[in-house]
Amino acid sequence: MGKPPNLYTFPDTDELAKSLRAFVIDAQNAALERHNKFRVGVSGGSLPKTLAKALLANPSGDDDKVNFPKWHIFFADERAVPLDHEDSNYRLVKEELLDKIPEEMGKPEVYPIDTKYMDDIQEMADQYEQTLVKSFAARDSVKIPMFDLLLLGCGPDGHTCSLFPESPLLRETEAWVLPIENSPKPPPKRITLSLPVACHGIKIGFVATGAGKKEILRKIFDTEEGHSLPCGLINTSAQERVSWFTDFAAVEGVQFPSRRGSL
Ligand SMILES: O=C(O)[C@H](O)[C@@H](O)[C@H](O)[C@H](O)COP(=O)(O)O
Repeated sequence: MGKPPNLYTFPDTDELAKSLRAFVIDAQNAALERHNKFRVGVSGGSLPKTLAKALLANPSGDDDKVNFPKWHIFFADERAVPLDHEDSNYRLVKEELLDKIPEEMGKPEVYPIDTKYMDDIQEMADQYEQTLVKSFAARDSVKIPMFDLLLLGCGPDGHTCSLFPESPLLRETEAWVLPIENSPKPPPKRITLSLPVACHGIKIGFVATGAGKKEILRKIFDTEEGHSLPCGLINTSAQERVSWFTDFAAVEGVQFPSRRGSL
């Protein structure tokens, strides 16, 4: 038995962002040492904004530097819409983070979906999988890609990426990227990393803030039923490789032990 996931909680998103930064930079530095690049998967929702708050702050020393030119940013899930559409996760990450990176920090490499496949979501997912294959070496030598870091959100129903509770997609064991035609959360057409890829991240950070998350966090952390929700499945599978960054409002009433204030 490994150790359980880490549940961190902070008074507000400013404090949360400071610790999220430390977590991301640790993952970055470890990845740079391992293979001189940092492969990150990010979700949409509220995450990009909090991430920008974390990453665009001034470094406190040499060990605290964000090395954007070494970053390779992939999408943990994406909506099948044009890249400038208001529902696009790419657009969200671009507006919240990429466009705000000062020139002197350098730019990350970013891997958006290929919108030419808008009418064929299966093809879009396959093409995105090929994008991963290219970055993670040939498919036959890498069974499941290991992101250096996955930064995910948690929906009010316990979904993460675009893996929704009780979806047959949760049973996928082979594919890395999956198509969704009828997402319960709009827009309906999306692609998402599969559960095995989501569970395989070397580090996995969830960010969940606000009172709107307390019911679902209680369920995920404190009930048997919560273990079968997508976020719970990642907790169970990846254990201490998972860290949750929450605010006090989101963990109100959660019994599972949380660490307050710092990593
Ligand atoms: O594109 C999406 O729909 C997201 O990737 C989704 O998985 C999101 O992360 C959660 O719904 C949490 O969103 P919030 O952080 O906004 O609650």
